[in-house]
Amino acid sequence: MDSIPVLVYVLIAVVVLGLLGLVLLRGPKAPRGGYPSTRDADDLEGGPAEAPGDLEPGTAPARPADARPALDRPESASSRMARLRGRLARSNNVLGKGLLALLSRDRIDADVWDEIEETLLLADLGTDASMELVESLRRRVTVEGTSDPAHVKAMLREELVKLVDPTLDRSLAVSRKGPVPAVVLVVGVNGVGKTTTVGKLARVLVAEDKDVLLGAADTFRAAAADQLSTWGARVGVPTVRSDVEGADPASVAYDSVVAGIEQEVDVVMIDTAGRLQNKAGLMDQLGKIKRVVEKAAVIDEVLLVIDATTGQNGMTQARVFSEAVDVTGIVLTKLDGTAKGGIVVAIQKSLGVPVKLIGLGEGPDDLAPFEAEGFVDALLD
Ligand SMILES: Nc1nc2c(ncn2[C@@H]2O[C@H](COP(=O)(O)OP(=O)(O)OP(=O)(O)O)[C@@H](O)[C@H]2O)c(=O)[nH]1
Repeated sequence: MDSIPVLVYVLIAVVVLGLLGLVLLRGPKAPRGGYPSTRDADDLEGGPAEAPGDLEPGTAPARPADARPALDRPESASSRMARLRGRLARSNNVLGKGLLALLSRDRIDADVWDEIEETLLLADLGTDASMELVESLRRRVTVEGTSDPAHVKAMLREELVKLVDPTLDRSLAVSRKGPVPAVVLVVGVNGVGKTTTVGKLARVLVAEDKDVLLGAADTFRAAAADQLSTWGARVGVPTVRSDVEGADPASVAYDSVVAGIEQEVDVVMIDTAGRLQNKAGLMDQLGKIKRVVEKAAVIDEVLLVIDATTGQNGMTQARVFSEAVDVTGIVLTKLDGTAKGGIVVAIQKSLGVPVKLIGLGEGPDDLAPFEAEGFVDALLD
């Protein structure tokens, strides 16, 4: 009779030992979805045969070591600033040159001031800022009574810098908070350059030695996820994406943040789709992404991407987005293709949010941190 409970104990012990053995033999738990645990070029050299790239649950990519593409070495922020300043000057210094020519006339009468205001409006500076600038310049020209070109240029520079506002905090919130990565959400209407910006910004962060993970929550356009993972793969940054076209962007965004936490990356950057017909739809979608993501981590930065060539349209979009979600920074793209750099001032004034980055071309490193004085100097070059 007594032998029955003993048999039960022996059976339980065998099952427990068996399970323990299984766990030990499998080694450490694989990251959720088979995400690779390496990113850096250095890691890859001697590391496991996994290459970063598209990450779908259960599909750890296995590629022979010699077939791994060489990683790009992205340009540092300081070097890109110096290179891109020339490009900014080429497209936008007509504004500065025009103003300097007008201000250097022997006699600056009411007609000249009207012309100055018109020049500012044509550069998309906006009505309020244009009037403000004309007012302060007029006052200074009267008081200081000078037509010396160097003095006029210095005055104009000071007034423009004041308008662009060097006191705004333009830093990006891209530092880990304990065990949780910084989360950056990138929003904007379609075609403004969101995906490109996420790709370029990943390179800026990699150049700063940060571990980055991308989330392809633009599920509207299948090619967007391909485009994003191509950007990421070039610098060894993994991308979380869904295979299903039109999948729920909020769930891809959530998976990305969870993967970022598990892989202990510094920054998770989420690309979103901007194709929504109305404000209610936009609010619903962005609101849902925010709610769902914030179950895993706080969103530190919401970057609104605006195409600088779209003028008033861009301003209207900016307002709609800022009502749908708390925008923390503006990325102004395509400043290389327009002489309307004044939109920097107009957008900041209208939204009360700083321009943090500017896009100055289609090249991978053609994105630079925005800096008020450098921007004005490029206008006046
Ligand atoms: N000249 C120039 N072109 C840019 C810049 N930024 C992006 N582009 C181009 O703009 C086009 C659209 O960029 P995408 O990144 O696909 O735009 P998107 O907002 O993600 O578009 P959807 O995915 O359709 O919503 C591409 O051809 C980019 O190369 C820039 O700063 N300058």
